[in-house]
Amino acid sequence: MEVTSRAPGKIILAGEHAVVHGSTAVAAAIDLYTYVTFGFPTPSDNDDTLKLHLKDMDLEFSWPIGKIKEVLPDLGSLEASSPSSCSLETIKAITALVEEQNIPEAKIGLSSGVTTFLWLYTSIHGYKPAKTVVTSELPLGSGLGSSAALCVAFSAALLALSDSVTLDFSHQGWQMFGDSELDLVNKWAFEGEKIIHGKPSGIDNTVSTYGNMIKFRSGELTRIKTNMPLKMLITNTKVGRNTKALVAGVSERTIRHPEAMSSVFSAIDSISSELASIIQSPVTDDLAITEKEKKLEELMEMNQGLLQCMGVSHASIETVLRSTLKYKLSSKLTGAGGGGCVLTLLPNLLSGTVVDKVIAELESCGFQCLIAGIGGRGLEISFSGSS
Ligand SMILES: Nc1ncnc2c1ncn2[C@@H]1O[C@H](COP(=O)(O)OP(=O)(O)OP(=O)(O)O)[C@@H](O)[C@H]1O
Ligand SMILES: C[C@@](O)(CCO)CC(=O)[O-]
Ligand SMILES: [Mg+2]
Repeated sequence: MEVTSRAPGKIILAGEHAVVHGSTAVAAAIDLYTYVTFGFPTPSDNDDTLKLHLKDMDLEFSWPIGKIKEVLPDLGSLEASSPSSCSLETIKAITALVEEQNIPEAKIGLSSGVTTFLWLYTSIHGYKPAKTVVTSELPLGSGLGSSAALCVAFSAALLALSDSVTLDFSHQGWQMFGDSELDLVNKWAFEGEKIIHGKPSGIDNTVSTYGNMIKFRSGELTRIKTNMPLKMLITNTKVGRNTKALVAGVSERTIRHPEAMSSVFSAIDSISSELASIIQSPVTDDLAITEKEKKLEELMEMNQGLLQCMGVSHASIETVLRSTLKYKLSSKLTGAGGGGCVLTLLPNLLSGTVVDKVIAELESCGFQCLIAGIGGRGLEISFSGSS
């Protein structure tokens, strides 16, 4: 039997970075997914290796189980039902296993994802041969939560074939985990995110696990029910960046200027809370929607200004802001910034012609635009093959 999990990416409407320092942030799942297919070989396959295939990247890895046992002797006894953190020593040992696989220099950024896989796999299943295949609709390292979607999809697929969860294997098609299983997946995914991000707030894995739209503060989520149509243009500047380095940069700035940064974080907390209450308050007519959109646009602009203040904007992001402003549209970076993706609010009454013009202008700068469905499904799994 094989299991496939799919976990969505996300956009952050307000509060990225500040959320790492205890402020409120608002995030929504998007309908672009990372898929993980996982299964054990049958005895007749005579296979004693752990395999990982990153299909879109055209990379296949294989480790003899004996080697994993030798390098990571302490991981076989961990409990899948109680997630634990990966120690620095273990990360070092796993890094050696990953380095042996000689990932090409141009794809070396993937090694933290591979390290995370080895950690989650051995922590949940110990030393068993298995095969895992990953595909993704998300651009990697662009602010749309590819690392969290990967960690959630890995954790879910691995847990689905463990003794720690009870599932209906005969169910056809996609099914959801129950609440306690979702909590377990989310905890393991957070441990995985720590390996990729250093110091994540947990917002990305949480919104990928539970889906919809959430308000998040100090590890606590509140579900948000949208009461207005919300359409966002996502522009990928295609400028590569790394969330771990950007988060560390903001922390260093905070150490240098604690009081000023604390005011920035507190302003962002207010922006996120106001944005969440606007989205949730009932609307009666188009005029009310337009008024709300104006407020949201202003809040997005204010949030962008404060992100610039934290040092996480980028020339490419500023180009998107200028281009969209020509059409009186407001934008902000989403995710960790430093390049990556920018959100532009598309008001309800905006004509299709204007949207086409903005997209044409942004794409003529070499950027890539997409309009994703927001606030949709979280993690789901599907079983195939006989047991
Ligand atoms: N499909 C995947 N296959 C392998 N590794 C992946 C995959 N998706 C994400 N990763 C890992 O996650 C890293 C990107 O994570 P990073 O946190 O920097 O960006 P992001 O999650 O896309 O953006 P943000 O954190 O701002 O939302 C990649 O370099 C890689 O190590
Ligand atoms: C930059 C950040 O706030 C969001 C990345 O999507 C990091 C985090 O919260 O873990
Ligand atoms: Mg990430």
